[in-house]
Amino acid sequence: MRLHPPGPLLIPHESTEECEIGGYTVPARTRTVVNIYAIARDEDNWEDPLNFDPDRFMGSNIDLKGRHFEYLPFGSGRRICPGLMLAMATVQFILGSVLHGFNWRLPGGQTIDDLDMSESFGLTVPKAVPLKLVPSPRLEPQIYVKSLSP
Ligand code: HEM
Repeated sequence: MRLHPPGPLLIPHESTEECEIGGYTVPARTRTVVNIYAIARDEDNWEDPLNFDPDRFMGSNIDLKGRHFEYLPFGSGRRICPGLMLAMATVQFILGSVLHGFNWRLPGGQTIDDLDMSESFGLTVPKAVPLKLVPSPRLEPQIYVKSLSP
């Protein structure tokens, strides 16, 4: 959500009154587009910003609920994404399920250094090169059959 936010830009907003941001005067009724992708990769905000290191959040009070402006994958304020809780529950549930059910490896002897993490830009930022993985079951076979039967 920090390095690869699904939406790189927030929905355009309009300032209700004149204000100053980072030394710039923003007049009233100005359309603003917040580039959360750039903010989350700015080394003024993050140490070693391009390094994927989930541990950086351990012991930190930074969360994605719109209170910390260096990390806004769901926006902030009155127009913050109303699907935040559903989205996070769904992502964590799906990720937890596939990790619990399967071991995953890269095909053809690839290593993690061979992964191309570049993105194709647009309204959302999908991976430019689709991720290909080989799953293998890590649970007893009957567990998969049981969870599929009605
Ligand atoms: C990982 C998944 C999601 C991400 C990263 C995400 C991100 C965002 C962002 C960045 C905004 C714009 C906030 C702003 O401009 O300040 C937004 C708005 C919105 N999102 Fe999401 N969203 C996700 C999932 C969902 C889901 C699951 C729903 C509904 C079930 C949803 C419904 C909405 C709606 C209705 C708005 C417009 C809110 C408004 O303008 O008042 N989103 N979302």
